[in-house]
Amino acid sequence: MTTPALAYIEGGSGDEETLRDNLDAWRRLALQPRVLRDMTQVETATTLLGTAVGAPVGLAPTAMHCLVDPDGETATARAAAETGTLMVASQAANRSWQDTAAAATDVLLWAQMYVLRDRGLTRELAVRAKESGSRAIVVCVDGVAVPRRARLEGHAFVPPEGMAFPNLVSAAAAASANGRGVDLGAAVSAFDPSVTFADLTWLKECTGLPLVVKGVLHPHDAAACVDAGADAIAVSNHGGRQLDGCIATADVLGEIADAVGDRAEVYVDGGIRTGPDVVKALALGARAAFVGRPALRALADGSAAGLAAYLADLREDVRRTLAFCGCASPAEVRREHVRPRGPR
Ligand SMILES: Cc1cc2nc3c(=O)[nH]c(=O)nc-3n(C[C@H](O)[C@H](O)[C@H](O)COP(=O)(O)O)c2cc1C
Ligand SMILES: CCCCC(=O)C(=O)O
Repeated sequence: MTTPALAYIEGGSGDEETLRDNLDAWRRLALQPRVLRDMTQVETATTLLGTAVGAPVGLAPTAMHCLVDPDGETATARAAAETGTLMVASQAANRSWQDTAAAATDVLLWAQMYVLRDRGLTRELAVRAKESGSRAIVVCVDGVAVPRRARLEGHAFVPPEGMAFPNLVSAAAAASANGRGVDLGAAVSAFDPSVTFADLTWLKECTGLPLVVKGVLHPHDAAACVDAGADAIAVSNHGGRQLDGCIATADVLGEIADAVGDRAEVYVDGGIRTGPDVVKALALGARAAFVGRPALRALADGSAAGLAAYLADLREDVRRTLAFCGCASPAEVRREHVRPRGPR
């Protein structure tokens, strides 16, 4: 991997305060286990908007998997399918949603997209995602300005020449240019900063698929998204890559879960690294936690097999943590299992 590619993947925006705090915030929480509850059988499986998954852990959408593996998102999809993991495939992927879904049998796929200035193209892409087999649309709503990326000296990352972005162009453009030649800067400027809650209702109607809103950090916004038709809220600050200095996801997850109640599912990403992190997220009210950078590292190190091994290991860590906490399944995790860590 090139130095700029590594800086792009690992880095965050501004002073990387939020990037660091995402990790620290999970450390500021402590699990409080219950004992003597017969932990012979501990189940990690759950459902996410009705899709059965092997663990309450998913792959967050991340751009350009060809930066880390020549097969790109199709390698990711093979690892996800092998381990029963839900994969959220980015609009800025180098492989189309269709090719990603076709990479293995039983790929559990959700497509992540932005609302574009061109609503006709937005609708076309959402429909294409559905026809590719995506079981939900994940709309990312934290892309209304261009962040300054510290490790890239404030500049946007420039992808390698000829890199394909098939989910960012119309079917006609993709057919004529094989999806190549899309400038990432142009793609980002295609995201519509005028997007509001009413667009959620519209986007959901485009496909009828369940809608997940990703990038929510305030309980009132979460409630308004649900009022507008969202089926799930993904609490996320984009891995500290958008607004630097904003709140860590672990610090706001509980309030958002309380605001949403049982009207929608709640997920979280940002700094999730271990089984205990995942179980802390469940205790605060998330139905699942998603990982970004760790999955890219595993893919870079060992391709699909490396990613599958990483996901299997993380699931085992979740199982072990559930057992130690006295929970025989994710559904048994309660708010009482987590509390602020005491002073050091
Ligand atoms: C290299 C990279 C690319 C990303 N690309 C996207 C993207 O295309 N769409 C999106 O919604 N989020 C994107 N994200 C944000 C992730 O979905 C997720 O919010 C974040 O990575 C979670 O934090 P973590 O890396 O600490 O696990 C990206 C993150 C990284 C690290
Ligand atoms: C169209 C580029 C999206 C990539 C992204 O979301 C990120 O680098 O965080």
